[in-house]
Amino acid sequence: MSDNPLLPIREKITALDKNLLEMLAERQSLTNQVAATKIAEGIDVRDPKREEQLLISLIKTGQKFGLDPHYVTKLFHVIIEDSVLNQQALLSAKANPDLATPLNRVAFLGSKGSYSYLATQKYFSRRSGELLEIGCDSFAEIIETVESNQADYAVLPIENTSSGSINEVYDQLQHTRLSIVGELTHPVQHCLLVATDTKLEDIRTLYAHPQVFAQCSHFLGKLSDIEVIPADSTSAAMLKVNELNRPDVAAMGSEAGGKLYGLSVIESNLANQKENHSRFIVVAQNAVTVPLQIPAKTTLVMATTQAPGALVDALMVLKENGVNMTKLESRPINGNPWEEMFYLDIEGNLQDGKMQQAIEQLKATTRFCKVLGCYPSEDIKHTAVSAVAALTD
Ligand SMILES: C=C(O[C@@H]1C=C(C(=O)O)C=C[C@H]1O)C(=O)O
Repeated sequence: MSDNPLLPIREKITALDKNLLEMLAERQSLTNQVAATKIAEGIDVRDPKREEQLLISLIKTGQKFGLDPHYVTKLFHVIIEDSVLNQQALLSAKANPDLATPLNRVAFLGSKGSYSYLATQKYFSRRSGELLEIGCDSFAEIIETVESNQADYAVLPIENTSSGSINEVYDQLQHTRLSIVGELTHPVQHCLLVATDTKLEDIRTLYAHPQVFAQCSHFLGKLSDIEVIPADSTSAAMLKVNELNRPDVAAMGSEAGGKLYGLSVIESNLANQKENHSRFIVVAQNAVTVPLQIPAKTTLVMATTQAPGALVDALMVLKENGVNMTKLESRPINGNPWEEMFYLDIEGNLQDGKMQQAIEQLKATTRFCKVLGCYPSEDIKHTAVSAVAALTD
């Protein structure tokens, strides 16, 4: 049994991988030192010039070692993204010292294994303090749990690249007094998960959250003779399949989530869009201050008058103040048929004079306008290296 010829080589690989991790940890501690200097000197966290120079030099060195430039670029995009997000978290923590608590109580949809659970884990991994997970059955229950102070934060999915905006969450934001304090984007890779040895042809019942059905409509359209049953969350669907333990039932959810319920994957990549991502918002009782050195997003909700061109007038305010809107969403106003609430995501910091002026003018132009939150933007755009093409030629 010890004559596995791969063993000695694998031992060397394992040792090298451990070294890589040690070096990454050392890099992280250096970039944290950079963050401390940036705090002291008021320097912006992101430095695209430095990133570009670094990437070019790494690509050239990589080529000498026989490493593909695309591989090196992809690898360092991940490393730099992590470094930027860590630095942003450090600057945010410094600007909001009241938030440092030993325990973060977080409400989210479903339980262990749901996409919201995975997003919650990811977001709070950069924050200090332990995480207390509070799984809920609906978006209304999540909001209520934070409003009644049984949780400090809620993590809510707000939009998805395949199915668009999550209307139920927008509707909850219309009435809440909670503030948006953060955001994150998480890849969502739907799989078909089963509890026993089976195949696609034998499945007769599929359990999933309605959002998942919407995101996988092309795949579902190709199936016949299958009943789809909506579940409150992805984790509820996985639990159901685990309990039934039959070859004719399956759940739709992530591979990582399925593992927690002993489920295995028989089909993967089920979403309509190859790049399927969900954006989540984090909400809390109190607003946060976003340091000017990190990119910020501000979300507003407003209702215009019924006059012709009222929405255009409101949007002109943003244009005149040089403020960039990244998203506009409209939702009906409950009880006022044919009237709309508009939700706007704006690139900008509430502490910035130009933003303050734009919001004052919006308040004067619209029937109702409220800031739902100003928060660090975790939408990290990778630095493109124009030299990659030249280097690969
Ligand atoms: C670490 C720094 O902060 C950011 C992250 C970088 C990195 O991880 O290499 C490079 C430039 C900055 O966008 C830095 O400014 O040196």
